[in-house]
Amino acid sequence: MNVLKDILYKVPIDAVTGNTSVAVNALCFDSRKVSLNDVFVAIRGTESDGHAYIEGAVKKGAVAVVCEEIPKDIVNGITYVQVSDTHAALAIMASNYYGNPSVNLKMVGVTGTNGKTTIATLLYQLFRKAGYKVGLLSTVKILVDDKEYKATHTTPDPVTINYYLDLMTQEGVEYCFMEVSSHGIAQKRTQGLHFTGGVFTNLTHDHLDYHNTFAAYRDVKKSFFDNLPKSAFALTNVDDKNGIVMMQNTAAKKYTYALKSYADYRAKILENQFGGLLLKIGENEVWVKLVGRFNAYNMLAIYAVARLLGLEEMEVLRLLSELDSVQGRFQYFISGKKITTIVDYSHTPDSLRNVLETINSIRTGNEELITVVGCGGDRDKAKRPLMAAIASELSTRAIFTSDNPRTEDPEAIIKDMEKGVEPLNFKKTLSITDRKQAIKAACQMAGENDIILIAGKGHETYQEINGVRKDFDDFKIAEEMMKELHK
Ligand SMILES: CC(=O)N[C@H]1[C@@H](OP(=O)(O)OP(=O)(O)OC[C@H]2O[C@@H](n3ccc(=O)[nH]c3=O)[C@H](O)[C@@H]2O)O[C@H](CO)[C@@H](O)[C@@H]1O[C@H](C)C(=O)N[C@@H](C)C(=O)N[C@H](CCC(=O)O)C(=O)O
Ligand SMILES: Nc1ncnc2c1ncn2[C@@H]1O[C@H](COP(=O)(O)OP(=O)(O)OP(=O)(O)O)[C@@H](O)[C@H]1O
Ligand SMILES: N[C@H](CCC[C@H](N)C(=O)O)C(=O)O
Ligand SMILES: [Mg+2]
Repeated sequence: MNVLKDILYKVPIDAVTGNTSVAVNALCFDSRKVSLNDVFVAIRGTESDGHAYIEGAVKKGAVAVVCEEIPKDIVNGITYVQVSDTHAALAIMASNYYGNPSVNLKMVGVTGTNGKTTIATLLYQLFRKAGYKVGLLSTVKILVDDKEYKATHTTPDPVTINYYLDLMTQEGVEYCFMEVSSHGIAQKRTQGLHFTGGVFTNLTHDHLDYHNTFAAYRDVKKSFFDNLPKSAFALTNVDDKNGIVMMQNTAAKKYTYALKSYADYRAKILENQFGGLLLKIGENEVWVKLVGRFNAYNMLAIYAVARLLGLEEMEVLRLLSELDSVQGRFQYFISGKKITTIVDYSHTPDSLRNVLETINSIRTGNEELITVVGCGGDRDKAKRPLMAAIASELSTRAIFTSDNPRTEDPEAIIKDMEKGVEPLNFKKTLSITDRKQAIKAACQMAGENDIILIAGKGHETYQEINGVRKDFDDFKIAEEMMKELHK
């Protein structure tokens, strides 16, 4: 049994009514999931205000409530704790509840617009290959050494995070690599965690529906580094124009990486092909299986983290060359007529540009490059015309289709995309709302040596339309289609 005041350790408290020595069962921030003797934390969210559900939570058996405003009608025998920020309180309480597992792990958080999943997943792979027990919290999956769990968020809520960190410590895990999303930082999901290191990848347009301005989005990312302890390292990409900004107020020890600028960790691309990259890292050359300039940045960040965590230079280089690409990130197959089909999770203007530029830099020039792309519903609308402009500019043909429309009208999303296409590129484009039909059209259009890029959904195994998720896997669909059409 946990005692409320122990769970509240280090939470700044404004007022209390009732007894904080009360025993509590679980920590809960959703009234619909409250059980007997739980402590309910009321969160002011984006859709609703958890304070409206305090009464319901108490009726369901909550024995204590943590909130920003104690309700007027308090119930006898229930403890009410007032704090100024319940998001932060929840995160600190979650760490306390699970016995602060992050202190017993070497945790590295990866943040930035693109590259988080790639870097965190490949660090997981690298450290396992080096013989350690490792954990991973990522967009694609959660891994507790070799045990796999389903991921619902890139950075889950703090109770879920600490639940898995606790599991990791029980399994003897030593290193944990986690993605830290901007929503996660803004909602303080990672507050109270003890990080050994933090990595910044890059910052480009995304999620402005949530953060409103690019400056606010940048400042949220920066606050992750502002909160790192002195004992941690902070590694940043100084080729990105916000790379230095991220480090300005951190107490952590600063390190830089770059392909172009002066930096502590530097790499050069010697070759860039479909088969992989030949990199020069420091004085050494290494072949890696990942493709594209952006992956040179990812590989260099991985190299730097591994070195900062104490692995030997030669061992890191050897292990880098063994890493396989991450599911749904530049994942490709070659079928009859030497047609290459690539599935990639590029769902931002920058990542789409990067992946298309990568393909253009390694194709010989005569082949068609057919891009199938859509934009998610209930997400940043400003991305839509930009992504359509990039797809139509950098491909020989672009097919606009649905991503996850969620609650929006799929055709309206496509109309928003079409507005970004330059008049000269319009004849290269086509819109097919049904994603499966769009993929089919691309497969039918493709001829000898052509390249198809299916962008936006990567590893996702569903498509969400009107709140309903139906099975949908870009890679599987394209593979079946190609088998049928180009035997
Ligand atoms: C916009 C957003 O980020 N929402 C997240 C947020 O929900 P919220 O606090 O805004 O929820 P709300 O519906 O307004 O409710 C407020 C509070 O009332 C409670 N409530 C609500 C109803 C009720 O009957 N009783 C009750 O107690 C809710 O449990 C909540 O605590 O906190 C929840 C718990 O942590 C998250 O599950 C939820 O993620 C939603 C589902 C989501 O889609 N989030 C996406 C945008 C997201 O977080 N993405 C990032 C990655 C982005 C990237 O690619 O970089 C991620 O880290 O996954
Ligand atoms: N370092 C990078 N710089 C720019 N683009 C990248 C980089 N790494 C990967 N990408 C592109 O971005 C896409 C998403 O990569 P990844 O999943 O690693 O990013 P992420 O930051 O985890 O994204 P999310 O915010 O959705 O979790 C890839 O499919 C690729 O097209
Ligand atoms: N983590 C991102 C993923 C977007 C993936 C894309 N397929 C979409 O559904 O928009 C988000 O929630 O905005
Ligand atoms: Mg990710």
